[in-house]
Parts: sequence; C-alpha cells; structure tokens
Amino acid sequence: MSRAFGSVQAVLDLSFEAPRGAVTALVGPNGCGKSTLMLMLASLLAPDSGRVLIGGIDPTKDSPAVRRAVGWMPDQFGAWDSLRVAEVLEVMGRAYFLPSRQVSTRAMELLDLMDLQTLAQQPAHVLSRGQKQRLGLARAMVHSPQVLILDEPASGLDPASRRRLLRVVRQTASDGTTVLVSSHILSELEEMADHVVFMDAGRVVDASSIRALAARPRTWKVGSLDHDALMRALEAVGVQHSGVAPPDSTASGHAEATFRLPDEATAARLLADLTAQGARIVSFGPATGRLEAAYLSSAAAQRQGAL
Ligand SMILES: Nc1ncnc2c1ncn2[C@@H]1O[C@H](COP(=O)(O)OP(=O)(O)OP(=O)(O)O)[C@@H](O)[C@H]1O
Repeated sequence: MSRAFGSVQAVLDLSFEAPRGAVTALVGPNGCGKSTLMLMLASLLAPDSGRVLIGGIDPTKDSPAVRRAVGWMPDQFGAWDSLRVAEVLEVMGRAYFLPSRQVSTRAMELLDLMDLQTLAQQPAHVLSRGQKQRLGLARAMVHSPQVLILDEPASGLDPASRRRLLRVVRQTASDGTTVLVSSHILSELEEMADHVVFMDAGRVVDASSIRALAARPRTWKVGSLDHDALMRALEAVGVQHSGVAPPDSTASGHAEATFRLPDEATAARLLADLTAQGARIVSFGPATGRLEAAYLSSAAAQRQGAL
C-alpha cells in the first residue's frame, strides 16, 4: 500500500505479512512511515492505494469489524482528563460492547496486569508518562483483540515496567494474538519479537526472523585478564582484529579486542580456539544485539553516519 501527505510520500508500495501468534517488530529511522502504516492498519487512515487485510478483513470495507479485531496503542496517550484510571478502561469496554457484568472485572484484571491497581481511582491526567503508557496498553487490550498494534510501547517506561511489558506482549502472542510493535529500543525488541520488518523511506527494505539474524555478520568483543596472552592467541588463530586495547584504557579493566565474524557458529569455534591457545578470556560476546547489528548495516543507518 501507499500513502502520501501532500508532497511527502510517507508509505510507498509497502508490503509485508505479520503472522498470527507471533510478535513482528517494525524498525526504521524517524519519519520512515511506521506510524502512518500502523494508522492504516488500525483503520484510522485510508491508504491512497493498495490493500490491507486484518484477519482477512479489509478496513476500508468493514472498519467496525476491523476495530473489533484490532487493539491500537498510539505513541501518545490521548487526553482523558475527566475520567479516573479504571473508568478509562470501563468506557473502552462499553465502547466495545463487552457484557456489562464483565466491564469492571476486565478493567480490574488489566489494571492488575499493568501494575496500576493502586491508581484505579486516580484521575487519569495525574498519571506519570510511564503510567500513562501502561494504561494505554491496557486500553488497547480491553476487548482481547486478535491483532495488537503497539507504536513505541516502551517509551517512557522504567526498567521494571519494560520487563512487565515484555512479559505481557510475549504472553499475548503465545495466546494466539498477532502483535505488531514499533520501537527504537532494539535490544528490547530483539527479546520481544519473533520477526522483524525493516523500513526506510516508506518501503520495506529487509525482513527476517530474529533467529535467522544469527547467521548474519556481526562485530564481537573479547576480554582477557592478560594482554600479551590475548595478543598471542589472536595471532595464532589468525583472526583479523581491531588491535588489543590495554587494560588501563578500557572501562572493564580487561585487555579487549573486537573482530567481525560471519555468524554465531564461527564465534563459537573462535572462542574454543582462543581458549585452547591460553588467552585467559573472561568475556566473549557480540558487541551489539542481532537486531542492532542488522540495523546498523542497513543503508538507512549508514546514510545517518551510524558506522
Ligand atoms: N498528518 C501528516 N501530515 C503531513 N505529513 C505527515 C503526516 N503524518 C506523517 N507525515 C510525514 O510522513 C512521514 C512518515 O511519518 P511517520 O510518523 O509515519 O514516521 P515514523 O516512522 O513513525 O517516525 P518516528 O520513528 O519518528 O515515530 C514523515 O515525513 C512525516 O513528517
């Protein structure tokens, strides 16, 4: 599908599929069209051309059916100044025609899930940014949608709330929901998602399962208790590296080197070889996550001078 705003082509000939019961991550630079795409999927914005199917339903033909099927969490929680926290969820429950005896039970269940139960009777406008984000996710889940679309759900969340978000999203997907999530926090997305779709300038430029990213090149980092032993071991195994940084120049206080390896299987072999050479290794691992490495090697990141 495609969508322009005047002369700005926000989404162009974009096509992808998000499987049921899995979390699909949308990744791309600011302004690449993620929110525009999500608005179209949530039937809040019509595409100029192309077709969207949500569980087989076209939002431009039957938007009420799509709205019943979709839970949408925008990147900004709208103003609900006159309502209390529990009422926000009760109003949404009624809007989705939940049976009246279920409305307050469902609201309390979601407040529990998001750790907002103590704030149930507070006016929604007094919530902090992170609390509003959590209420936003609860609001999107009121009608137990088949498809959950989350635009930057982790922004503003403290570390414990992020872990909770991760658990809730994973559990929701394993219960059979299709989840589409955008975020710039790639390390968290990597833990949350099963698949990733990379966007740039309104198009899909790459797509992969998170598992398959293990077979892509990445930079790895080794730390050793002994500078000279590491240097000798690296030379003996013949790997091209960045040079060994002495312990007094590194934050960890270990001698360190980095190298680019084609995949995780090569990394496992190299670790065994360096250890066999007596490198006195104390740390060995990828310098970035799989998702971050894939993003940093994309044309979008290189254009932005990330490398
Ligand atoms: N209502 C609008 N009117 C005009 N231009 C718009 C409108 N909405 C989005 N755009 C433009 O469309 C492009 C895509 O915007 P969009 O919000 O979809 O990007 P995004 O990938 O979600 O960005 P971010 O990562 O910063 O949230 C941008 O150039 C933006 O300025």
